[in-house]
Amino acid sequence: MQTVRNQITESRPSALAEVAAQALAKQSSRLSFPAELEQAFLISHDARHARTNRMFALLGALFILISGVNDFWAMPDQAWLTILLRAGALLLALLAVLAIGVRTILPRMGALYPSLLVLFSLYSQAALLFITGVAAEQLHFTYQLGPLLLLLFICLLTRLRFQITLIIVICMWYMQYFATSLWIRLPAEQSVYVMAVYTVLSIIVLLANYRFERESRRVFLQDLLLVTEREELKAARVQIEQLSLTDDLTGVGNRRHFDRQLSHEWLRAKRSRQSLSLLLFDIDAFTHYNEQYGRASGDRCLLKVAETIQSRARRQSDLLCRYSSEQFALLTPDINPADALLLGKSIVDTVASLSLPHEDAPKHSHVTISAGCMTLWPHKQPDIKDLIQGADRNLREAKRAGGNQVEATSTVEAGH
Ligand SMILES: Nc1nc2c(ncn2[C@@H]2O[C@H](COP(=O)(O)OP(=O)(O)OP(=O)(O)O)[C@@H](O)[C@H]2O)c(=O)[nH]1
Repeated sequence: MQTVRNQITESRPSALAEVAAQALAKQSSRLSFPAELEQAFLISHDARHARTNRMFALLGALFILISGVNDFWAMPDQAWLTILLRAGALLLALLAVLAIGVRTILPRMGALYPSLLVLFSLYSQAALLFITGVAAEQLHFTYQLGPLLLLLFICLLTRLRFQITLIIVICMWYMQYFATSLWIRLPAEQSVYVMAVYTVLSIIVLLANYRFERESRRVFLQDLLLVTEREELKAARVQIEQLSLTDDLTGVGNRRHFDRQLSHEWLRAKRSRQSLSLLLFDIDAFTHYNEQYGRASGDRCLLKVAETIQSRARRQSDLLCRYSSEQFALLTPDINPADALLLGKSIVDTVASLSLPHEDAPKHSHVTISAGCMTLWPHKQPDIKDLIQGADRNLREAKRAGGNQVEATSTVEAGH
């Protein structure tokens, strides 16, 4: 049974959006949100930057490998060893690229990609420092550029989260420090110079990475609120539309809904060459009822009658609407005239059996209703008005015959 009210969905503002609004208002300098929001942010952040991270990781590894051409000139004896070391970086980058590529089908493997990028950075740093140590002394300066470029590249181009970047930068700084003091034999003042440059650059990339993540979090919150607002607006529009089709008193469809559905069902029945029945119900001597029991009781009586009709019209395709202030219309497709009449009778009898007191009723001392039923086959019938006029005529006939009964006709009986 279609009713309008039960289609209305309760729309509550998303709890996540509320937390997002609070976080946005706070403008905290901390790079964390409450747990549920943080989870959503991490997923969206990783997904957003996965493509660029994949591309830059691969480009970086290729650069490390290709720049190994130097090694043949700087350390011909160990060139193949160093190329092998450089190829290790490419392998780790490829693993990270693979993890990013399969993250939608294998989420567990996909979740490994930030760790693989960390591994790639630390391994590449170790390899580059080792190669710098074995390089000919006059080439130290050129080789020192490698770790610096790696630092810039991993912290600024690939958008790893600040927490991860911090770990990478600290580890890389220590590796640089130990390699500079123990492995790469540089004059003392050059070591200080190298470490000073490395430290300044580390601080710069950390600050930049921090700002990137803060901005990324702000954009995430704004997007989330925008999406939620859009969804709420959509839900409100649907709710308003549905309320505009509902009768306030009884909760069934109103006349507007009936008119829309009638033409819709008419065309559908026409297409599928099925019948369409309309039953019109009216409370007998309702004016007297109102006069004797008051309008509020009259309203309760209308509600009871609507509930009773609805409880008898159980098919999914049945549609009950308040047709006019004191009449109800039941539209029921694909039912034969005899069954439509039986349905009307069972509704009329059920209302009578409620024994709602109506002492001023001309015939009975309880509330009764009358019904007019019309069944048509729209593919044989040119005019939709015949359905309404037929049901209305039969309703008046039932009233004339004393009420508490159903009068029904169909095109078959009418000789069409
Ligand atoms: N309580 C109440 N009464 C209503 C409402 N809408 C219409 N009515 C009353 O319904 C009565 C009209 O009912 P009708 O069915 O036309 O007339 P009737 O008195 O029932 O006469 P018959 O139909 O011939 O039996 C009027 O008294 C209206 O005031 C409503 O929303 N609430």
